[in-house]
Amino acid sequence: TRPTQNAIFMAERVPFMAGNWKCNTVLPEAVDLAKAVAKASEKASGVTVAVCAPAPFLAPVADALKGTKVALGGQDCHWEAGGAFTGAVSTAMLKSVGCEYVLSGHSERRSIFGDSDADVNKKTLKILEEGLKCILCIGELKEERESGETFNVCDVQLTEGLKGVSAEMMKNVVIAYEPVWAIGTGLTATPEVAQETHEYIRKWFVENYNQEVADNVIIQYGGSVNDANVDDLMACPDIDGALVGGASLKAESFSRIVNFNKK
Ligand SMILES: O=C(CO)COP(=O)(O)O
Repeated sequence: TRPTQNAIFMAERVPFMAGNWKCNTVLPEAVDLAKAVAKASEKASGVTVAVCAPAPFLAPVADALKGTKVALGGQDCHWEAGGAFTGAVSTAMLKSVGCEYVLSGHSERRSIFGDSDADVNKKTLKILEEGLKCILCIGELKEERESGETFNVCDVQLTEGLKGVSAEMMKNVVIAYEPVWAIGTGLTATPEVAQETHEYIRKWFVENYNQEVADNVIIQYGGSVNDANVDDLMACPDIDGALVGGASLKAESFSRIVNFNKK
């Protein structure tokens, strides 16, 4: 358990490991991977586990995860309830196949598919309105880090992404800090670098919400998390979990991540 400083609320943030499979796997691989993750999670205690599978495989993956402790997540959604939006996936669809979580604002959605902060905000609100939990992804580009803008970028993405999200609604929001320069590059932020931004984010919640929200919000780190670096990252006081891309596609690596060593 990871108690925080606040004696009144005695928040204990349960570590949260989520795999983001992105645009990978075909059906049999997805089902096999889900089963392997479920098996690996059986012995993991005090940790929440989820996998964000590709949309076409959510239903069969949900079947494979039935009765296990692994939750299901979608990778993206539309902000409209439904209708003539070819190719889009609604939050009602995600909920109906058993999703508990949905990612909003992943950097690949922002940079490749053009999701603006306003779009991310609409998706976040829709996810919460649907009764699902939102994993809001934020993080700076390499150039932004190099020019000292990391905190400013996080401030803008949090401010814009969470417009209209009340303190009460924050109970269903997870933040994933994913520095874009660390995603898929093998360049993990050092625990010190990641912790510094996580601490900034938690303070942002003290200032923009309140101490209780700040103490309770789960802040995941994402960007080249693997079996070799997870323990050191998780030893940081403000890192509450990981959003894992590449290493979540290998059952063995993700098992090790789910069963990280608590320092
Ligand atoms: O984008 C990520 C998770 O959402 C991180 O991806 P990698 O773990 O492959 O760097």
